[in-house]
Amino acid sequence: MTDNAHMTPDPYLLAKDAANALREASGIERIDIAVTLGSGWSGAAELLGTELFSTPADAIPGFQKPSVKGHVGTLRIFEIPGGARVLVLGARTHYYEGHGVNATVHGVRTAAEFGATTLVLTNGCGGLNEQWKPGSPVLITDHINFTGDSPITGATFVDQTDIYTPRLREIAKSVDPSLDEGIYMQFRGPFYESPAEVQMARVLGASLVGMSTVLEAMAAREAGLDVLGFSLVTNLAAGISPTPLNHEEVVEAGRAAAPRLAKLLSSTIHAIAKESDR
Ligand SMILES: O=P(O)(O)O[C@@H]1C[C@H](O)[C@@H](CO)O1
Ligand SMILES: Nc1nc2[nH]cnc2c(=O)[nH]1
Repeated sequence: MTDNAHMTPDPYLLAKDAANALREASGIERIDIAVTLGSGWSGAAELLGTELFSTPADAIPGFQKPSVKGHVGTLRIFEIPGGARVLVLGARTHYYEGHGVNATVHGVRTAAEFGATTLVLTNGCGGLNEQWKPGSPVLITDHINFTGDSPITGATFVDQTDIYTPRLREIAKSVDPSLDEGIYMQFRGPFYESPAEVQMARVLGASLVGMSTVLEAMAAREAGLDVLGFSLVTNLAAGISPTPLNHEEVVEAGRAAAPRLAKLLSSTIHAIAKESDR
């Protein structure tokens, strides 16, 4: 007889538990859109609309306390103009924190179980395009998974064509026509890339290098969610930047860009909700 107490819980059942715990605690039956706030993006929540509910993330099954500066530790539900409900996942678990790939995508799976049909992912990352000064938001058009891991296992073959939904990217560009687009490459982290790895990323077609987002987008696609991804270029990537990298610079760039990012993200989420009302 195996001792189940030592078995790791099924991640899909844990997401169901988390969604049910959120329903219980909030009294809200379902949400429409989920958004993950990466470095620099936390200011958007306040502009979304009326906060209906907030809880420390680790009060909900499967969520950890965030351990990265620049990340808050709460799960919040807002009602936005038009009545749509938005779950703000303010407690990202990064792959490099060592809790495993399922913990990294738990928020996405929970949002899907809680009724979301759209996921908006945001992050702070390094830029390979010298025109993108620190503080520049960039729309993600596609990604490269350089983590060597996957949230999807078994004979479940998931297509990744248009994983960053073209319709949602059009809406974002209608909100801010000046938005550039880029391909985001997720490294395992917590190391920043060596200059040689940045050049490799460029050869492989990436223009953004980060430590999140890709595994989350893959889990979202497996769950059938539409996905929109925004990067904030917080620094020029190693070797392109004239100075060594550090997380304080990432957080500072996020703080400086926060007002513009908050407006962009909240307006885009409002526009997505409006478009799906039609
Ligand atoms: O959650 P994101 O991807 O915005 O966090 C960025 C990437 C690393 O976690 C950290 C490195 O500075 O900030
Ligand atoms: N991997 C990676 N993540 C980042 N997050 C913020 N800046 C960077 C960067 O240059 N590389």
